[in-house]
Amino acid sequence: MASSVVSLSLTTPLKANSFRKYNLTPLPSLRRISCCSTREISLKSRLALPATCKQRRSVELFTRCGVSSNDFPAEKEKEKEKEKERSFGEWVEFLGEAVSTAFPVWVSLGCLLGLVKPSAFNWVTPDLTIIGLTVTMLGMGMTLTLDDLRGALKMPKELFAGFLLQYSVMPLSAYLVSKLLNLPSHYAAGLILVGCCPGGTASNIVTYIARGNVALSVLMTAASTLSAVIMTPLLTAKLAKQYVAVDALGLVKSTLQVVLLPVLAGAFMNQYFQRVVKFVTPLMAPIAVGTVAILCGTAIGQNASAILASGKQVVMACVLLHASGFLFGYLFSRLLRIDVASSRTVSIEVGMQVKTRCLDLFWRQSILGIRSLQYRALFLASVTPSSVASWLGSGDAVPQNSLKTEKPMEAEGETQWSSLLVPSVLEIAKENNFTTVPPRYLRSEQDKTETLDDSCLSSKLPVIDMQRLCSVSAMDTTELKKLDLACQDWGFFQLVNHGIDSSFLEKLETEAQDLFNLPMEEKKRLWQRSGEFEGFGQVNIVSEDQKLDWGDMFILTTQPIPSRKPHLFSKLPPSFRETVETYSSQVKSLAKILFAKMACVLEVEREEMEDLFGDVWQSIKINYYPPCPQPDQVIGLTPHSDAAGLTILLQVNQVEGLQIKKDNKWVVVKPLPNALVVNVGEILEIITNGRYRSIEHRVMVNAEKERLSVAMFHSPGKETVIGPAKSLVDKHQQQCLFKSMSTQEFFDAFFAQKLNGKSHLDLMTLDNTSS
Ligand SMILES: O=C(O)CCC(=O)C(=O)O
Ligand SMILES: [Fe+2]
Repeated sequence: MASSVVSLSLTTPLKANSFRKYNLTPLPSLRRISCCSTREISLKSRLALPATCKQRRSVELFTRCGVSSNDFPAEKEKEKEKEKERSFGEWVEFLGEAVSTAFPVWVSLGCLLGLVKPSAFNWVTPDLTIIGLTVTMLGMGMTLTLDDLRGALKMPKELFAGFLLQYSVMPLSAYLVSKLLNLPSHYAAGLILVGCCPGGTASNIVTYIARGNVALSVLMTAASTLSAVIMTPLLTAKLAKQYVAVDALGLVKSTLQVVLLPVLAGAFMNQYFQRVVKFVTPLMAPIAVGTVAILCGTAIGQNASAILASGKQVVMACVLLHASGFLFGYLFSRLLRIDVASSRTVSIEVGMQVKTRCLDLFWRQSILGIRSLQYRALFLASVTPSSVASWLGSGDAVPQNSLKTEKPMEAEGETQWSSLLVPSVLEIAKENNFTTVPPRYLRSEQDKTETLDDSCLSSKLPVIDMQRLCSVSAMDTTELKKLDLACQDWGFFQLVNHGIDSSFLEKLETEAQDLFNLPMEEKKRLWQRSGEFEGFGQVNIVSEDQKLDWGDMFILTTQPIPSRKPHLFSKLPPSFRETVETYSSQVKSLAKILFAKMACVLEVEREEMEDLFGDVWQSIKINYYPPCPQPDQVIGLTPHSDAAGLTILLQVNQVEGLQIKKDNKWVVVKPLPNALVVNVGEILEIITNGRYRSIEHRVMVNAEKERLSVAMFHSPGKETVIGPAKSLVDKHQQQCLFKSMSTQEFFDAFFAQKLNGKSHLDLMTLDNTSS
């Protein structure tokens, strides 16, 4: 074929190698021409092409050597006919073109939606993400042949330039931007960390969409990712003075899984199964565009609050970093006399960092106790500019979150209940030679005062026998009265003979322990999502300066069943999930009996109590307090009172730690074998108009032994209005001490403040002097 200048009509991106292969010279600007150009292909030029090229999916070529279809009237007629009967396949192709041409629009919409309505992406599971990326990479592979990949391997100058620029332009840009903007050291460290990460899947997709050299991009990603094992720690240590370990095996595995294998499979299919390829190709570009837009939206959605909170400075830093990567990646490549398509590829590869990897590193940082919020903010912001600067698309953050098949009833309140991300105490405690506690966990003397352990009072904590309570007759109401007094005087009691099998409790204990001992990789799948409080994580951490508790927690909504988070439940170890199911229903029954008994002794109408707690909202919170070398310098759980109606707590391995405030002294709740600790929460205090008291309590930690507890909180449904029980106030002609509001409003107010003593309930108190 003559090496005449041709313009190319592509339905999927084409690479410089293809041109070489067919001895064609690409025009500088490889704009995709709409599929109607297929009709313009002159017979002459078609016939002039090698057979493989003609068969090659929809990569169609037409010459502009002074001959066009217009020069053949008969053909023109035929083309007109054809236009009338555009086949289904052509329509698909046409729509695919339209969708992918508007790529920047879709990505921007995805980002915007993620920012304003993060829940719109709740359905995006990690599995779906992997599928989306794999299909996309497979589609890209289908635009290549094995020869193309071989060809790209024969471009050492481009590959080497990509590698060099990747690890020079971005880290240096990050360093200079942080100096230019005078970023605080933690922001600067985060920015440099982002700058030292390798390119990733997203850069391949964007190269594909931006009509760069996909084969080169894939090989560059592979090269930079594999070398990240050395380069990322080296550069971060040099520039940020912080050494960041890199999971070498994980990097190799994910590069193979999501990049190399699908691309090789696609190229293989293109070489040997052209019919199939031809059939599916028109769908691949829109799938790629959709995947990128959805992943951008998801990444931004998961972290919308952090992005909004992270401030202009961080966003500006990231915009500058990426812009510099794209610009200098392109300029230096051109200076090295690399062709336009390959320079564009290098620019994309350099400017786009792999967000999954940044996230991984970020996790590691947070585990090591480095101020993690800033990394998070930086990670997030690093996604933003690349998507908002639309022509290039965005990062490939694999979301930690996933499927939510039912509308969560807590959708509105959750954002306010969410917490800043903090390190896992267990991971800190696991570190070798761990002897001193990070400063953020050290409490002031004031925090630790009144530590009087009054063992005399401790032994007086009421013990209620459930069997006796249930068998009260009109004649013998001793246990009922004991319950009433316990709730009034102590707000706490131990419950024995509750009917839950001791061997089942042992199973729960072991499995709860196993849950916390899962490898970090597994635990990450169960971590809190931004804007939510369920999963591993913390609640009520509202500032970076706030002191932290020496404990980890895992929270799940267990009842009503439709409000469970399927993405968390489905990922629980199966046996533990079953145990939680059983325990949840057993404890729910106990709670309902206790509510009924309380109604009876309080003379609250049974129906009123039923209305309040009939559709009980139950959640499980597993607390894990690792041993601490300085136990008297830390607090396992800050003094607080529970917001719920009733808490039923299992002190797992009989290790002491729970203390309650009685007469201004901290009293230890000594674990009794097979007993459950029950305490009145603030909602019950409100409902009983202050007769039952929600008592402040806290947890201290042990030097040698870890401690675990499983708390089950029981509250009315979120829409239920809570306030002093009408039948109670009417009967005793009492004044209402508390306002009425929905449970949702109550919790919103509760989480709006720090978990701090009882100050919250004061907000709910009515000022009766003025009424
Ligand atoms: O760990 C404990 O014993 C108490 C836990 C607790 O008070 C809570 O989770 O609210
Ligand atoms: Fe509590």
